[in-house]
Amino acid sequence: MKTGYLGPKATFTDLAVREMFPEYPSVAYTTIPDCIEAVVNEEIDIAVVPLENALEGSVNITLDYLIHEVDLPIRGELSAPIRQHLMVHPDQLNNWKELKKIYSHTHAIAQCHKFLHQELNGVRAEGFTSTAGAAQYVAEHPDQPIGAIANELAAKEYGLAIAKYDIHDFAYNHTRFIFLSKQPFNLPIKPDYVGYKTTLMVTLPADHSGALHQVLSAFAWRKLNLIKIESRPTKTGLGNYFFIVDLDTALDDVLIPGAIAEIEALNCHVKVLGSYPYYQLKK
Ligand SMILES: O=C(O)C(=O)Cc1ccccc1
Repeated sequence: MKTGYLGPKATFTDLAVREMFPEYPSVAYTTIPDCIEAVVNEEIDIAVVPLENALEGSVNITLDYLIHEVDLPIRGELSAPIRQHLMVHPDQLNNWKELKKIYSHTHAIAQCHKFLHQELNGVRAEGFTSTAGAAQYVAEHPDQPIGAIANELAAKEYGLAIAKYDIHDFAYNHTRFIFLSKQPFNLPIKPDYVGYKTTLMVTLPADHSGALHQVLSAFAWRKLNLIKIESRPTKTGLGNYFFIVDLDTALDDVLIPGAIAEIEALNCHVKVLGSYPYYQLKK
């Protein structure tokens, strides 16, 4: 088995891979779509990609790719704590309050807005392919007054000095990473295992009043617990949406199929994006 992740080495996604699949070789990709396509093309068996951050919300590129571009089930999920640190080349360490530009993944920048505004006078922040990619770039430009937001492993990997630890704006900062593959595979037995989730994509008929209410009722009277609902544009016109629904239970033979049949009878379309075990790292 081979895994793929958003690289380079020492991204948060790499940390998730190391946590879940320490025994498999892994391949770094520059973008999330590249990583997902690598499963489709069978370069790798499992793609590990970020899906949602507690502070910044969904990683839309992942969600949209799953909805529009590929037909790969979600096989598992890891929710992991995220600590963002400001790091610089060691030559710039005395100068970190005067940095001119900060690089990182856009999600990481968004998690640290308050810090950048208050402590670095609203310094310019520029999106990079990943946090570790930004750290690598900063390491390669030692003479420039620039910094990166990334994790501790990235600082170590690329030889940067941490100027300020834990710069994310809210203490509870977790990200959900999902595992995508063509074939089912065994997930490790770990104390961080919490339970099963099922993720559905529901498409409503156009302009049908009360349709969403009726969809939600199909779950409610069966006591199927929704843990997330989110809309994403269908990209066919302003105002057209898919609803992505997470249930806190495994796909069974009765309740979820019953809810799906009821929803389809309302002229909605339902696709199961996955029914999968999830793991939660506390620290
Ligand atoms: O850029 C990374 O390190 C990633 O793995 C994506 C990401 C960015 C911010 C929080 C969690 C994951």
